[in-house]
Amino acid sequence: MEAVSGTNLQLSLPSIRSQKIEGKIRRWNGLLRLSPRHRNDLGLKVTQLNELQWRRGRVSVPVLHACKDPHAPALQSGNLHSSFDENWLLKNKGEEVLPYLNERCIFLVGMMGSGKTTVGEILSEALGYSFVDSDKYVEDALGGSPVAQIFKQFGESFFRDNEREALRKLSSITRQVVSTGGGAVICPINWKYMREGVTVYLDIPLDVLARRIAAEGTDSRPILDSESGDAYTKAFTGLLSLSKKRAQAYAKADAKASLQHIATKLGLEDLSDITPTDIALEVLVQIEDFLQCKNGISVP
Ligand SMILES: Nc1ncnc2c1ncn2[C@@H]1O[C@H](COP(=O)(O)OP(=O)(O)OP(=O)(O)O)[C@@H](O)[C@H]1O
Ligand SMILES: O=C(O)C1=C[C@@H](O)[C@@H](O)[C@H](O)C1
Repeated sequence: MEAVSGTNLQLSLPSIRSQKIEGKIRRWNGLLRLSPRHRNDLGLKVTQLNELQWRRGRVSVPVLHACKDPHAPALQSGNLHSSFDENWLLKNKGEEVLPYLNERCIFLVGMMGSGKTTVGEILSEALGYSFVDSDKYVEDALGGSPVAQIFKQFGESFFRDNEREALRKLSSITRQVVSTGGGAVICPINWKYMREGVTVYLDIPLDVLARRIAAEGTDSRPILDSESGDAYTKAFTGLLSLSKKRAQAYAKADAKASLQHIATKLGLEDLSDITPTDIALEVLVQIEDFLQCKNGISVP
């Protein structure tokens, strides 16, 4: 056997899935781990560090020392594309988290534009849960008028009353991912409802939010529509003032998925390279950590 030493050896796994070992690869906090038995299946004996780092369809193995079996797939330097795919990882993580959730709902909280709907839909699919957008639930309950129209016609407090009622009803249903309205966290009784499930805060930097909202326009977002300036300035100014008022409320969530933290984990400099699926995966990782800690199980 040939011994190989290095600090960041990269491993060619061109057909990892076809080798039917996929179910044995687990993802923990952004790292993929291969069980010792399946490391052997690949002919790789990593003796000191056994974590595969996952980054965008590439897998690298930081090792201090490894041995290569001459009959095994190539162990070589250089970036090689694996056939892992994000959706498979997500599904796998979902299956891992489901027993901890025990049918409880996930309530996504966060500022408007933080991706609660986009990420929530992906999460619900991975978990086999249904998906509900509480803004849409309120709109439907009030005959289909858009939120902006409800604000205009009846005022914010009327909307908040209906939002509260929506969350009360939704909290009695199991197996769903709920995307909550950005301001739902300010009403204390909503926390009582949302605590029936697991709450997760999507923590997205304000400039990213403002860019997303500016791209869509602020017309459908009555809370921001009173600001002046171009779409980005309106969005950023309004979000800054709201975030100061709401920071403590968002911090009450059981778990947090932070865009900045995901970027650090994945080694990405540009936050726009992070996909909604990456965020959904992080949500599942954070939920699992939270529920394991809550149940007194130490997280490896
Ligand atoms: N990770 C992402 N990367 C890029 N764009 C995203 C990402 N997540 C969401 N978006 C985009 O940002 C916009 C807002 O997303 P979304 O509607 O999911 O947010 P939300 O939190 O549900 O907003 P609101 O509370 O206002 O309903 C959409 O145009 C969506 O496509
Ligand atoms: O942040 C907010 O206060 C809001 C967010 C949206 O989801 C809607 O619930 C509504 O536009 C108010």
